[in-house]
Amino acid sequence: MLEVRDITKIYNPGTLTEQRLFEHFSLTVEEGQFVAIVGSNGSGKTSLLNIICGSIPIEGGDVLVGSRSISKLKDYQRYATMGRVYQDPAAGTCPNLTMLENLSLADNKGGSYGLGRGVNKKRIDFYRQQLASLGLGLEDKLDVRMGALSGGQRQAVALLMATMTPLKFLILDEHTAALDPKTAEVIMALTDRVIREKHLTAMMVTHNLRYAVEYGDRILMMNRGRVVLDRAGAEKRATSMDDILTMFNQISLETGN
Ligand SMILES: Nc1ncnc2c1ncn2[C@@H]1O[C@H](COP(=O)(O)OP(=O)(O)OP(=O)(O)O)[C@@H](O)[C@H]1O
Repeated sequence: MLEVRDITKIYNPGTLTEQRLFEHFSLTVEEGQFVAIVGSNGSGKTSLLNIICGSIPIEGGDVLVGSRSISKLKDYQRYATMGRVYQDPAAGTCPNLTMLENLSLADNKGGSYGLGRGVNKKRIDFYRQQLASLGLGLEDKLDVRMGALSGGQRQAVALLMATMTPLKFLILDEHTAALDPKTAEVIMALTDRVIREKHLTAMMVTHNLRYAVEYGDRILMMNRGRVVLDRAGAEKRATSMDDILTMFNQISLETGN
């Protein structure tokens, strides 16, 4: 179980631009749950992911996995169980390295082995097989520079890289937003498959309400640092795209967002 407990997050504290985003914010996510997070611009979705990943400081509260706090862990310790895919296909991958080198680096996440010792040749067959499973014909492009791939291809490889080592959590921050609609569909279906096959607990921020309804086991709608809608289980399954859209518009009208 992932728990965000009693979080306070203040941007620019003590200044004219101070913004108290989260005050006593709590959230628990069950193991294996795929949580889709929606909400208007500035509602705090990315900040929440950043807090979970420890990439921004908090003024109060804790993030726990099981009953163990992960707030004070070093990045390499936290990322041993966590993978993240960003909106920008360039993030999380090295454009000047080949796909083989990128995969090799991801494969050795948390280990002492680096590029300095060369690419682990024994793993090449494994990488080919993993790339083939994406169904994008990338298995024959191991020597191609990452930067030469299309946005969708890069995002597929970024997903593979983020989930290559044994993981518990997958964090997806608008990871289909920069892709054309058809490629976004492919990446979304691929993401769902990876999450289910690897039994990951996933948190996905998306502006695509249909993806939230179609793929999430649970939908959270955020507004101004609060969860204003939380649906899981049978209640979620009974929620249609129209329901979510109506609620989204209603909340936006009520709060002037
Ligand atoms: N580094 C920062 N410094 C100051 N304020 C910030 C910073 N990051 C975010 N904020 C503010 O916190 C609020 C929430 O931002 P956040 O990016 O978490 O929202 P979001 O829901 O992910 O938005 P979007 O959908 O536009 O990506 C916004 O008002 C934003 O201006």
